[in-house]
Amino acid sequence: MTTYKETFEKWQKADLPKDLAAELAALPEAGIEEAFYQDMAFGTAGMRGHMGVGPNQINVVTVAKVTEALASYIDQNGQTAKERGVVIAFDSRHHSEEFATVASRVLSAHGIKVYRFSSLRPTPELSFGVRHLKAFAGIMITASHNPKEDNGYKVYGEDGGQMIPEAVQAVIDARAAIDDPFTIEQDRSEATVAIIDRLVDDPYLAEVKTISVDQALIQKEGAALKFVYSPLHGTGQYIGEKALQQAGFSNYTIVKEQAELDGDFPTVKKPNPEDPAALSLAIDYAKKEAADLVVATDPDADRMGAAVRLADGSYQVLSGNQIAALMVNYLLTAKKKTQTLPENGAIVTSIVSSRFASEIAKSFGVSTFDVLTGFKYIAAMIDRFEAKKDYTYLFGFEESFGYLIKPFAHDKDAIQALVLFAEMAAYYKEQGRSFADGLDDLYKQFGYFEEKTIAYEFPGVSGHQEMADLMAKFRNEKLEKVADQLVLATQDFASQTQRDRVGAVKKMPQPKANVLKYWLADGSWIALRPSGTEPKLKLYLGVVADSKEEADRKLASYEKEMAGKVQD
Ligand SMILES: O=P([O-])(O)O[C@H]1O[C@H](COP(=O)(O)O)[C@@H](O)[C@H](O)[C@H]1O
Ligand SMILES: [Mg+2]
Repeated sequence: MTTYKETFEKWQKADLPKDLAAELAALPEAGIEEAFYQDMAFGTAGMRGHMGVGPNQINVVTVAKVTEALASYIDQNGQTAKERGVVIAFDSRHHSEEFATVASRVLSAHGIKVYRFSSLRPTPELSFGVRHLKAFAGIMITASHNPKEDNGYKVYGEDGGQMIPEAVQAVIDARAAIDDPFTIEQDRSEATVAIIDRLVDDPYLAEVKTISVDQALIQKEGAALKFVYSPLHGTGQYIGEKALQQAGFSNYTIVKEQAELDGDFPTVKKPNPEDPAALSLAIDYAKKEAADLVVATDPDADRMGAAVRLADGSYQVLSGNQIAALMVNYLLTAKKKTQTLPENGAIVTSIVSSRFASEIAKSFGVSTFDVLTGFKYIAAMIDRFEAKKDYTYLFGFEESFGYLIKPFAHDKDAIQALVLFAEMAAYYKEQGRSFADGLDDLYKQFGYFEEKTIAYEFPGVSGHQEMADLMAKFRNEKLEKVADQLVLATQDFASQTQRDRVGAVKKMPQPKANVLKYWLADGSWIALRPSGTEPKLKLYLGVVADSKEEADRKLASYEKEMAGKVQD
């Protein structure tokens, strides 16, 4: 094993680009281990981390190295794979375009066909592009909604879904075999590179057009519905607006400041719909115009957040779980009405998402499949349905504001979500009601579902270990009770087992993952897992009760007890 000091010395001797060389020279002793102890790991959504010098940060060297590994994986798959090629897109972050260029040049040096956009595009469009062009793989340069210091590299397989761990392993193995990352050949002439732009924009937008369920409704209400859209300085800026226009919406305002493409994300702390503050500026706009709705897409436009106007003129920020539940209800109601609801319909969600949408789906005779965190697992399930023809995919979502309505993209798609959600607003408006009323109906029918995710930060090399220790502590402790509720079952996804109170053990279908989930006697659940995109431990709580007050009370008491255990 090479030590981090040896790796550091190699980088010192290498002929680095000026900015990286300067950064290396200025690196404080304390930062060396963190930046040099490993090659960046692949997590929930590809490789993601701080931009900076060293193999454990993202820079032109690490991008060249991982692309060289991807190229040799493609080489191994033969000439057809090389001809089918790779689609590359990038977002508005600092260095994103530069990293995309490095990736293009490395692939081109291998004689691999490359399809590139000349400017930024959303992640779901890249996913669609891979499928549409029948490419062999895809690369999206983005760190999604992470802080501005970060960037990342999402890798896609030929189905347009992010590569699942088994496929990624081949790339990681190839990367480990690269001795010298500094002399990787790059074809500066980009001989195999073609610019795609409208070649993919047009068919993607044509597919997005099919998301609208009720054209007549949009024609009637589309002009009256007033809403505010923010692309949060990112890729939704162009395609998002096009999608809204072609769907028939005209009475919207774009948050001007946030339509400026800017990797500093100057108007927000984090460009993350999970943070209600990310919607603040858009809500200010909405208040001025008494708009019905606020929608925002994250910088790579795969997540969508929303806030809705209440009767008193204030705005309620919805959770990803609530948005998904409303969408499921809307889509399935429409299908039932038009008698197009298949008998084998299914929705797919993650093990840390609410049961709210599943309960709604169940009332329509639609099944729910639960997969691990990571939209790639939802994409893999879609492929499974298509191969086995046993279920018809109707919807997929994650609590973290990701939804996929139609699988022409195989990743969460905030552009699709934008169009559908605006239509849903028109639907409520036509009835003289609001989203809040709609949610209330569903709560009355299915129970008051409430969820909360708390993320604890554990930065650096030691943070990694601390999270591992905490997970081990929970595994040893074997929780019997949380507040006043018995733990009826404990699921440990690392050993793929579910254990009940009397010790009976059941095997679980999901692949191995470092996640613990507890099911309480009242139907509530609690899950714990280290994030795979940021150095954080996530605690998820999901409760269900007969009233909002009861749900609030439960959530608060479980949170208090679990937070105490995490922090003590
Ligand atoms: O960041 P995005 O929008 O690409 O989203 C990525 O990260 C989310 C959070 O993952 P984690 O809890 O491991 O941080 C996942 O739910 C999602 O599937 C993945 O694509
Ligand atoms: Mg994103």
